[in-house]
Amino acid sequence: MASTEPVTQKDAKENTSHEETVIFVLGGPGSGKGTQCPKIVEHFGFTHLCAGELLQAEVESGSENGEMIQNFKKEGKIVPSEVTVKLLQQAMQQSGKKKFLIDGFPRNEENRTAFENIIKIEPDLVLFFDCPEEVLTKRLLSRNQGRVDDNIDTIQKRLKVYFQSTLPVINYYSSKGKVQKIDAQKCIDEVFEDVKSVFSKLKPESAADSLKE
Ligand SMILES: Nc1ncnc2c1ncn2[C@@H]1O[C@H](COP(=O)(O)OP(=O)(O)OP(=O)(O)O)[C@@H](O)[C@H]1O
Ligand SMILES: Nc1ccn([C@@H]2O[C@H](COP(=O)(O)O)[C@@H](O)[C@H]2O)c(=O)n1
Ligand SMILES: [Mg+2]
Repeated sequence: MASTEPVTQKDAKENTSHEETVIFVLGGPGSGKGTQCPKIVEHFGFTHLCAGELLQAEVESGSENGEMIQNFKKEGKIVPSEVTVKLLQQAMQQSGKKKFLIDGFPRNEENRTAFENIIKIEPDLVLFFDCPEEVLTKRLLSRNQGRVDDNIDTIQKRLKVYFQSTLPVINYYSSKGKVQKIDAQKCIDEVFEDVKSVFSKLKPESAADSLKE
């Protein structure tokens, strides 16, 4: 179950002045962000933007940043924020939508401040999929989707980056009362039940508006 008091859209909006709704989805590599986000989209709307996938699309498009991004990914390192935030900004603008589920971002303090400074939107909520390291490693080693970073060396590097750089960002948002922690060790359907309970506590018209988008 979600472990902190629910943050409603209304509560969050009282601290923000923008009309967009942003939910950051964080958790260790393999915690199930990419598995749960499409389910959230199906049930509650929102436009799903995955930072890792936007970066991968940049590699595949043959962009001038492609080689650098691919090298960072192989090493499990975080790509410079100006690149990632620009991709997110473009995707948000091109979508024409207003409610976003941003998966795998912000991964470090630099990501967080770049988003705040460039996009100037505070997240309404941070969904945090919490899962032990051993479970993450096991899942990634059997993901079998041909990713260059699903090998034991890169997994260990990504876990180190997660503990050193991403957890502090989650703690920052936690101190602002924005984090909803989900036990991501449970099976996929049970995790989604807990996710649903978080989303069902959001202001009802927000969820309905998202589905209409
Ligand atoms: N609750 C779960 N129980 C068991 N396996 C799961 C669960 N959630 C996801 N998986 C599996 O674990 C693997 C990793 O899941 P997923 O790709 O959703 O993680 P992720 O958080 O997006 O990881 P990354 O940060 O590397 O993109 C996939 O093979 C997925 O099917
Ligand atoms: N904010 C981000 C997100 C991702 N990356 C890079 O992509 C890799 C894969 O990301 P997943 O979300 O799919 O795990 C990640 O290890 C980073 O190399 C990034 O730099 N910044
Ligand atoms: Mg993913």
